[in-house]
Amino acid sequence: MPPREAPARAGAMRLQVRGLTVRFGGLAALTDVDLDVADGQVVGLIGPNGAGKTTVFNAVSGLVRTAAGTITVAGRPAPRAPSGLARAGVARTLQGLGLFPGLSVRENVEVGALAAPDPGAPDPAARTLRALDDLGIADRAALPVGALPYPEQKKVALARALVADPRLLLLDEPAGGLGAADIAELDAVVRRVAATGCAVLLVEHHVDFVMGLCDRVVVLDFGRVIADGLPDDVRRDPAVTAAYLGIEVTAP
Ligand SMILES: Nc1ncnc2c1ncn2[C@@H]1O[C@H](COP(=O)(O)OP(=O)(O)OP(=O)(O)O)[C@@H](O)[C@H]1O
Repeated sequence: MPPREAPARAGAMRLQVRGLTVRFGGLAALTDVDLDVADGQVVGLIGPNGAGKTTVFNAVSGLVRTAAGTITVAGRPAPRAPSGLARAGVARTLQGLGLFPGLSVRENVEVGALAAPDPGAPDPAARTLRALDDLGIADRAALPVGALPYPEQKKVALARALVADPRLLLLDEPAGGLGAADIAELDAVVRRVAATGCAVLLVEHHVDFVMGLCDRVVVLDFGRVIADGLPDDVRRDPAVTAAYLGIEVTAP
């Protein structure tokens, strides 16, 4: 895949994080984190285990109390309640999928459609079918989601986020557990979503996927931003290589 070109129009700032600090008791999970994602941009958030990546997502989603800093979505303070976030156009996927195994594929995705009612949009059932179709799993709609192979369950989780037509999409390890063909498909889906103007922030351990897809990459280590820039510059940053201690972050 070629690197993504910059969006044709410089997108407005969708997510802006400034000075974000989160503590769990005596542990500083995040310290003074700054992060920007513009409309149409794909930003990767990487870092070793425990660096604070998921905590950033949880702070943006109102799931953890922040000790300091500001989080704005489209220039306004990020809503803290799920309904407010949905109205602000924020959707996320979870590391653990978070699907309801007893419900059908269609019902799982409809949960996302109902969470973000938009009077101008088609009804939830139609939106659900469109989202499943976009990801090539419309023929799975009636099956219990637990009966699907893992890569298809990941597509269902993604469809549940996309069905709300988000303006800010938070993807938590979307490539985790996927093989090369599924990752290539995922890469194409994320590019397509960003091309509609949606801002995408993705947490991922699969460094090659991140470097190939993202417009910018932010690296966290021990809760602090140690690099923020173009993928090629981040790859070459000695602080990043040191943080990964032996994990290959350079181009093959
Ligand atoms: N609810 C919590 N209570 C206490 N400590 C927490 C909590 N959530 C996260 N932490 C701690 O905060 C730090 C950052 O965790 P976080 O899950 O954000 O890291 P991460 O970069 O997403 O890691 P991974 O790549 O392993 O998912 C870790 O030290 C973790 O143990």
